[in-house]
Amino acid sequence: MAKLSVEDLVVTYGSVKAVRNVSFTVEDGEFVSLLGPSGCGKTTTLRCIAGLEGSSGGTIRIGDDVVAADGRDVPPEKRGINMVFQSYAVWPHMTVFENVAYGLRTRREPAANVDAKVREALRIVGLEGYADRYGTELSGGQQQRVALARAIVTSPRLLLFDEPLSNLDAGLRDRMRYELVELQRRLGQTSLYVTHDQSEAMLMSDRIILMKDGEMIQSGTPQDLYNRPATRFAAEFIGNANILNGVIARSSSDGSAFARLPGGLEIEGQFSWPEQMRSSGSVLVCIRAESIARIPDGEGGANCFDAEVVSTSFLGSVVSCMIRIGEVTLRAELGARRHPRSGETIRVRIEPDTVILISEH
Ligand SMILES: Nc1ncnc2c1ncn2[C@@H]1O[C@H](COP(=O)(O)OP(=O)(O)OP(=O)(O)O)[C@@H](O)[C@H]1O
Repeated sequence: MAKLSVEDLVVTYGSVKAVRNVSFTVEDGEFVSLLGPSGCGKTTTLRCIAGLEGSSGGTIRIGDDVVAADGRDVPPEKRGINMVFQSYAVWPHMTVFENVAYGLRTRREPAANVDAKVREALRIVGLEGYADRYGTELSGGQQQRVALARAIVTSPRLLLFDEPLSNLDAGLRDRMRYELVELQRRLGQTSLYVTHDQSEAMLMSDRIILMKDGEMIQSGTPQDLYNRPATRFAAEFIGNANILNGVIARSSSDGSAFARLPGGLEIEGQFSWPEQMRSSGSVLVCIRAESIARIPDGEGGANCFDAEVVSTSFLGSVVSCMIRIGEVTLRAELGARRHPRSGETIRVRIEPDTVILISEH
């Protein structure tokens, strides 16, 4: 296993700058995701690390080895990495055993070693009884496990994943997320994972690197990105928040402030980044649907309001509602036990420390 470090990576295709000065590290044994919308440059970044794509600038190190810098590129097979793709790329004319053994055989490992390592890899991914099956005789989930076994059998220094679960149906994808992360933790395998699915990145990663238009927007733990989004884009992309334009009405030195929303409604929130603290001017107010709670009628305190229920959708554990507080309309997720009805007036509280204030320059 080894640490990955990417410094100032730049990739240009003609006049398109696909990756702009991206820098990050993945520590030994860490699971990091590159997250962002389609076209933000995450696959290009991953392919540069794999050596499948040339970079226009920057340095990539795996362990102590510089594998890309100043136009010098170590070929993919010499980087000590393996990659798992969205298409499973399992060879249909080979058995599961042969598929997994391939990388070891090209290294000319002794037959006894190959046998032991392949069987161990198949055991790890839960395919012990499948060694003699052909690729065509496997389900999508089983093929993806073969691809995983093939990737771990050679004990790479770094595993790269390019949207590996996208082709699986929703139920299996969900199960595989847990399996994959459990396997990664057990093996302590340094891993970089590309996805456009924020819930996948949240669930699996030690750290997330959020990208947009070829740039890194923010990086941190899933909790950091959820609780302390640095920009409107981060707040919208992670966790789907209500974002409103407001003006600072009052503030205090501890980072809390009252923002005035359209119609004059004042709401208390927190600047999550000290360098963004303002005592006046415009501000984005980020209110998560799940941080709006229904409280008994008449209850008072900070950020307690009467709200009109505009519409409701029953989602099982919660009811997704549109509510109106004065002139402000918000999406709220309320407990399903006391099912709110359209047209009803309810009392809600929005905890001040869950209201995130973001200043955009
Ligand atoms: N070979 C290429 N030639 C020209 N432009 C390219 C090439 N490969 C990628 N691009 C462009 O570079 C940008 C980044 O592409 P990339 O595939 O890295 O994005 P992505 O975030 O992985 O998107 P997706 O999730 O859709 O795969 C896009 O604007 C894309 O059109």
